Amino acid sequence: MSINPKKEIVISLKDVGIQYRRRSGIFKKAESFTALDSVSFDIYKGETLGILGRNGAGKSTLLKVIAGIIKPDFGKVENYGVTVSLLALQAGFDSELTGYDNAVISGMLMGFRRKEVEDRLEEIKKFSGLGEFMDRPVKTYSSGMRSRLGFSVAMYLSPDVLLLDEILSVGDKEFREKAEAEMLKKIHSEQTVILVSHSESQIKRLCDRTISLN
Ligand SMILES: Nc1ncnc2c1ncn2[C@@H]1O[C@H](COP(=O)(O)OP(=O)(O)OP(=O)(O)O)[C@@H](O)[C@H]1O
Repeated sequence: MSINPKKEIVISLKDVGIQYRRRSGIFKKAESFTALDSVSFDIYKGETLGILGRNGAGKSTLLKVIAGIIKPDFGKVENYGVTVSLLALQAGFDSELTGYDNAVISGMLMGFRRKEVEDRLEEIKKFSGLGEFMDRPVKTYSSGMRSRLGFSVAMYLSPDVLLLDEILSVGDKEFREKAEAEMLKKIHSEQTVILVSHSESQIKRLCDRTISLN
């Protein structure tokens, strides 16, 4: 683990670049495509940072780099000893397993002990509003239900840095309002949150600081 140069910085990105290999057809040669180009910024403990950018600007890629899921091709990401977890709609759950089992696995992947996760399962069930669906495989869930499960797990089993990829833009209005209210509580706590959203107004409402990717 590196020594933290300034106490409040938890993660630091320096000139981070990501290139994907892409093919425009099966007989075409793969070409490299720059998804992120020389991105530098620091993430501070306890802040709620919003990331804005048009479609394809590299927002999801940026979150994956911060989470350590993909390694930068250029530059570096320094993590000063914090746990990070990425919550995205497409990722994370095993669709054959139940909501309960997925909640337990997600929590354990974040570093919680099984008992700690189990102690919070009732709260997760209650907040998600999934009721009996918690006993059913996630493949039977709608995308809104998946997001409710993901959001509820993340709220009750928080890592040091929580990355949310468009998670507040799906689901029904009632749940979105409840989720936003819960987010506001996190904003006033020690939790560090990074939020990607297409909605500029949502970012302005919830975040202390915004970074735009172009
Ligand atoms: N695994 C991959 N292989 C090749 N290209 C990719 C891969 N993942 C993303 N890309 C491309 O990289 C660019 C950035 O993608 P990314 O998903 O990070 O953007 P985004 O800002 O999150 O987009 P959106 O707002 O549409 O979700 C896009 O042009 C995308 O097509």
